[in-house]
Amino acid sequence: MAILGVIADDFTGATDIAGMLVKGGMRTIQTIGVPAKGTIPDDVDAVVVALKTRSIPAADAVAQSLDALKALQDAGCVRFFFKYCSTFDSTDAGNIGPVGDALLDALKAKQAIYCPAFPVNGRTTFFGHLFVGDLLLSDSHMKHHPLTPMTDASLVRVLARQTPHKVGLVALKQVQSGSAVLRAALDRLAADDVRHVVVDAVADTDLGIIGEAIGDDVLVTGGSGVALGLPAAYRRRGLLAHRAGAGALPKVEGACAVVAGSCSAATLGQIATFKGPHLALDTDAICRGEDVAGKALDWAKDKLGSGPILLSASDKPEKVKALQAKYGVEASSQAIEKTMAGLARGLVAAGVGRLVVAGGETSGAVVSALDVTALRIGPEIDPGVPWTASVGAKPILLALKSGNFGAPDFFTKAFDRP
Ligand SMILES: Nc1ncnc2c1ncn2[C@@H]1O[C@H](COP(=O)(O)OP(=O)(O)OP(=O)(O)O)[C@@H](O)[C@H]1O
Ligand SMILES: O=C(O)[C@@H](O)C(=O)CO
Repeated sequence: MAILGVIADDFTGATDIAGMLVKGGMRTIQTIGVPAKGTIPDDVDAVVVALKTRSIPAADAVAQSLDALKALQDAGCVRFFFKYCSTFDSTDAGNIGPVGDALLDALKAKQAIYCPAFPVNGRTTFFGHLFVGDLLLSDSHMKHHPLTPMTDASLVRVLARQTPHKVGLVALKQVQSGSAVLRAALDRLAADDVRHVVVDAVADTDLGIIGEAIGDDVLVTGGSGVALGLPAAYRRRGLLAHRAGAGALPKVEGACAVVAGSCSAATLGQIATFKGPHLALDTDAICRGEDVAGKALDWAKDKLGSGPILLSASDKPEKVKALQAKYGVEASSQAIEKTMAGLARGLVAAGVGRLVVAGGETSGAVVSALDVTALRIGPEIDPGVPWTASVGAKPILLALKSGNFGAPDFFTKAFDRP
């Protein structure tokens, strides 16, 4: 029976935390949207509900998150986690504060921590300030994000603009003094009605300390990093058994392909590094409404079976801006997502059994087109990106890669793994 229920605000973020839980020995399933009653299998320790609530109006994000909470409670979960981006993607209108408040109210809990740190991927927090690599969040690429530009690195300030309740901080020195000191600091803040607490972390050892300190908290919020310490903390509390082979996936035959719709610097680097057959799609023709997917599938069919192939819409920022100026942001991204979804469907029909998808929105479109309702989580390819298997009669293996994650050779090495 599942003990931990995770509510994730996007698809690739959901697989990111699911992979972290599997690494900690928790058998984990990810559902695409809120699962219907009675659909969660008994042989899992964690359920991650993948929502798409990061950039929608706060009231809708709250409503969907509460629906997910109810489904997770019905599935037997006793601990809950609200997963958002390791770069704290949100605006002054939400959605991190409003969803955090709503979950605390629903769970009748007094306090939650906020910890987006994910050191292995360069996200650290110090005195409540979020760093991306060696840059403050507000100096990083995130200042230009089209939907959630992050122009303030102080998470205490950012969160305070999203909630009417008190926001506090536990700084690194107290974290590194150990879980008992950290717990005492959190309790002191709770006694002072500080409901939301940003907690610093710069290394995995800090995340282990945090996990132990919050092992009894009914709600935890953060990036996937802070989930690193939770399985051990739950085991120490007798909530979770020791397991071997938590990330076992079914063996899937079939050809290998990558579809990339992310235009992030990391994805552009991975495309440049890829050595196999590559088709760069004509995105202007896609926006003009031409059947680009059909032609691309004809190209792909000849090449399937002798190593991975790559089909990409991705382009450099100037080119993306130009296309958006010509056709509109919404219309161009929708047209491209629809094409990538059609491509993925066609590739699977043509015999692809292992598919890497780059980009969160792109992954959402692909997973819907493939009628996937749930994913079993398997071994990690690179930090934040595990292989997954679709649940159903004819499973396929999917790796949903967050735009910013993965080493330059990701698109090749992914297929060496499962
Ligand atoms: N050449 C292009 N020009 C304009 N838009 C594009 C182009 N290629 C892809 N897109 C669109 O850009 C968006 C990329 O978003 P997506 O979430 O897939 O990637 P990301 O933002 O890098 O990933 P993540 O959300 O995981 O960080 C999609 O809507 C996609 O259709
Ligand atoms: O936390 C992250 O950076 C990722 O899991 C993510 O949320 C990608 O959108």
